[in-house]
Amino acid sequence: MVEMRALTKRYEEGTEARSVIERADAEIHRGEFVALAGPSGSGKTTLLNLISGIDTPTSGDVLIDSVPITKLSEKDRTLFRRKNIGFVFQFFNLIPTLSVKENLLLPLQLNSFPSAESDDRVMYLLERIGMGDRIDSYPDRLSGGEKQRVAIARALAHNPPLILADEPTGNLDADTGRAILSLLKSLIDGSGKTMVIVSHSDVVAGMADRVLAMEDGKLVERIRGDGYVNNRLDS
Ligand SMILES: Nc1ncnc2c1ncn2[C@@H]1O[C@H](COP(=O)(O)OP(=O)(O)OP(=O)(O)O)[C@@H](O)[C@H]1O
Repeated sequence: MVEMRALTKRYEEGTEARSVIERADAEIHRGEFVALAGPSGSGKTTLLNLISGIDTPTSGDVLIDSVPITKLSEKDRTLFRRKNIGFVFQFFNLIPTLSVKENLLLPLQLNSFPSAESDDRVMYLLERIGMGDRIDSYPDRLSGGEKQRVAIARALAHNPPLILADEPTGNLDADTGRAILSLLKSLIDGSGKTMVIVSHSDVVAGMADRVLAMEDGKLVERIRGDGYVNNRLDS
C-alpha cells in the first residue's frame, strides 16, 4: 500500500544541508495499522508529510498503491491525496465557521459525492461516533475529545483507503486519548484501510500491528518481545 524507497529529506541550514531522513526504505501493507515512533525531532512528521505528498523528498520515492506520488505534478498529487487519504491532526483542524455536519461534508464535496448520498453518509458516521445529536453544533462548543471524534469522522467521510494521523491524542487527557484510539481502531478494523499514526504513546504502539521508529534518519522496525528488539529494515 505504501512503499518508501531510499527516501531522503534534507533541509538547508545556511550553507549546510542537514539530513532528517536518509535513504529510508519501508513497506506498509494494505490493511495494516502502523505506529510511527521515535524521539522528538527525529523526523516523524516530516515522514508523514512525505507519505501524503504534502511535502516532497530531496530524493527517493513514495508509492501509494503502486502510484509513485513523488513523480506526480503538484496538482495531480493534490487530487490523489484528496481522494485517497484521510487526515487526523493533533489540534483537530476543524473549520470553526462550519457546523459539524458542514465539516464532514467538505471532503465529500471536494470529491464530488452526490448530495443525497453525502447527507446519509454524514449521518451514518455521526451515529457511529456517538454524535448524532451534535450535527448542527459548531466546533467551539465541543470538548477536545468530541472535536477529535468529528475529525476522525471527517477523515473517513470520503472512504479513503489510507488514514494518516499525527499525534491524534497529543492534545487530550489519557482516558479521552484511549477512547479516541479505540474508536479510530474500531472504525478501521475489518475495513481493509491502512493506517499510520505518529505517536509517542505506548498505548498506540500497543494497539498497532507494527511499530516503525525513526532512528538516525532510518526507519527501524520494533519487534515486540522482552522489551523491544531493533531490526533494521533498511541495511
Ligand atoms: N521546514 C523546515 N526547515 C528546516 N528544518 C525543518 C523543517 N521542518 C522540520 N525541520 C527539522 O526536521 C527535524 C524533524 O522534524 P519533525 O517535525 O519531522 O520531527 P518529529 O519527529 O515529528 O518531532 P516531534 O515528535 O517533536 O513532533 C527537526 O530537527 C526539525 O527542526
